[in-house]
Amino acid sequence: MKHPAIHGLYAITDPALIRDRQLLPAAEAALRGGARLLQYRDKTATPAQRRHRAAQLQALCRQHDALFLVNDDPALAADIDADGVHIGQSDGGIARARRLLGPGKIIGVTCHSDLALAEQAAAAGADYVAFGRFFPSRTKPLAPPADPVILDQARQQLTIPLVAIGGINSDNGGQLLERGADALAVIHALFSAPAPDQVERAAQQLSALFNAV
Ligand SMILES: Cc1ncc(COP(=O)(O)OP(=O)(O)O)c(N)n1
Ligand SMILES: Cc1nc(C(=O)O)sc1CCOP(=O)(O)O
Ligand SMILES: [Mg+2]
Repeated sequence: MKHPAIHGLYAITDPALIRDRQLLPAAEAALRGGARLLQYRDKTATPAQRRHRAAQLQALCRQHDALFLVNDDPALAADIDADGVHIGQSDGGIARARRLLGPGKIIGVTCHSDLALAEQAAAAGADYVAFGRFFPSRTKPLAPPADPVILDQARQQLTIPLVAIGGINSDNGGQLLERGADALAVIHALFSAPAPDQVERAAQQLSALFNAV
């Protein structure tokens, strides 16, 4: 079943680009600019800081009627009643995440450029699968590359939403939507902007891509 809300611009936070005090203003700017999903991705803060920030972001997303997901950490996602979690291939597995989160929550899974991984994830109960990286990424330059053709193949084999990630901006994202991506996950092209109004404008430009398909 395709989760109808997993669609549109998917903003992912990055502490290397957003200073602590800017996290909420930057996230709010992305949401005002049209982001429909927000992921808290932070591998450097302490557990207490991560819990505090994740709870603040969840509340913010509720105000904007957007979905909030936590990266890597289903226990934290469950603790703060997030809408879901995003896990990679080394983040503990779907069964554990589902046990921690319960049936109604969203579990997204990184599948790189591997259709078999995506089929397994869907069969194990993933709510979306993520493919990438499609373009050179400033945030994660060593992520394995993916050819956009994987989206055509996945669209034929899978019914759950497809998320595209990696080096996506308003110039190159449209081609991924034309190939069947449901959501575009973006870090640098959103949060490298130095001020909230510029983050908002970047989010508007990325969100506009969804009106053109
Ligand atoms: C939407 C989305 N897609 C892919 C990833 C990458 O997850 P993972 O492979 O676990 O890598 P890290 O983000 O943990 O470095 C993601 N976070 N979000
Ligand atoms: C976190 C992440 N995962 C990727 C993958 O391919 O699985 S690419 C990536 C970084 C995405 O950031 P940006 O929009 O700045 O390239
Ligand atoms: Mg991970």
